[in-house]
Amino acid sequence: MSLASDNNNFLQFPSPAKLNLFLHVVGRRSDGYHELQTLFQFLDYGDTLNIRVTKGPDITLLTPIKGVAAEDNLIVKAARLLQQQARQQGHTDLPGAEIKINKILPMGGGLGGGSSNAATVLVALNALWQLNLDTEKLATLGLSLGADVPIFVHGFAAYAEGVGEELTPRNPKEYWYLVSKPQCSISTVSVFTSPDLPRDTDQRLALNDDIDACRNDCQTMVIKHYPEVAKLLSWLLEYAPSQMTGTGACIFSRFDSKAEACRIQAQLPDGIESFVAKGINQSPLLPVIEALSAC
Ligand SMILES: C[C@](O)(CO)[C@H](O)COP(=O)(O)OP(=O)(O)OC[C@H]1O[C@@H](n2ccc(N)nc2=O)[C@H](O)[C@@H]1O
Ligand SMILES: Nc1ncnc2c1ncn2[C@@H]1O[C@H](COP(=O)(O)OP(=O)(O)OP(=O)(O)O)[C@@H](O)[C@H]1O
Repeated sequence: MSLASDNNNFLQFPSPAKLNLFLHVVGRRSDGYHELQTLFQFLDYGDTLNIRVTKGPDITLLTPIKGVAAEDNLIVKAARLLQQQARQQGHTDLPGAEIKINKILPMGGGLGGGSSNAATVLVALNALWQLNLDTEKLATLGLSLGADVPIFVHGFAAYAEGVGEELTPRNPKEYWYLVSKPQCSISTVSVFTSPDLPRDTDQRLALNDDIDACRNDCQTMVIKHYPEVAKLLSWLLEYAPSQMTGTGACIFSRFDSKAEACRIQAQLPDGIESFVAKGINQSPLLPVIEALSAC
């Protein structure tokens, strides 16, 4: 595969979405974080980051994201964290980076957009700055930015335990999905702090081979508090198996063909944001990094 670049020496890196094909909450740690069992798969749909290495050490995000201050942006935080790590390892005269993002993933949708952006920055700058940190180290760094970062760093579909960082590769079937966003945004913290969230799912449930017997433990509680999610989910269930991803609000509906997914998309109620994408077991970021390393 060849590397895509524009005329100004920015290289292009994909930052895909993830789905939680199931999500079980099996416990709560003393620090408040929840122990999960989840099956992650990527989508062939996501944001694109354009990155150019600069001589000085500054990290500049040239395309701010509305509502997110630069210092809070996971893109900038990931780049600075990597610089800090490199300095600790004795690298001096570190270069910097200019970064542009083409953001198409809805924020706060359960698709892991911010975590994916952070992972793409860690993996891409590790290669561009020739730091040679291994994947495990990048995933550990990423975990301090968000529980979903490690899966994007590793780049393979996986069954996850812990807070989502203990990964075992899996190959779930690569269906087509219609992903629809109810007209509301749900904060991950509000779901995980809700007294209504079940936190004691039997750990054995995730270990059988029947994905369809699994579920999203956040869904019942979200439906109760967000009528927009309840309404859209019941509409979608008339057409296809459908479930929430992450802590919502997005719902994914499963189809055997792109044509069928597009046919239902065309009938969605007015005002519902949506896209059709294929579930994929390898992140599109991996071949780009391989091509870069081969240069
Ligand atoms: C729901 C999932 O998307 C499933 O993949 C993730 O667990 C959430 O991952 P994330 O968005 O990267 O979440 P983080 O930014 O790490 O955490 C946001 C907040 O969610 C809560 N949180 C998150 C993950 C987890 N296993 N238990 C939690 O209780 C914590 O209150 C935390 O402060
Ligand atoms: N680069 C970024 N892209 C998106 N959100 C970001 C970014 N940097 C910081 N954020 C913050 O993170 C919040 C969550 O964004 P994100 O799109 O990752 O949510 P999500 O899809 O629900 O994630 P998850 O499934 O991991 O819970 C946003 O509301 C925003 O305030």
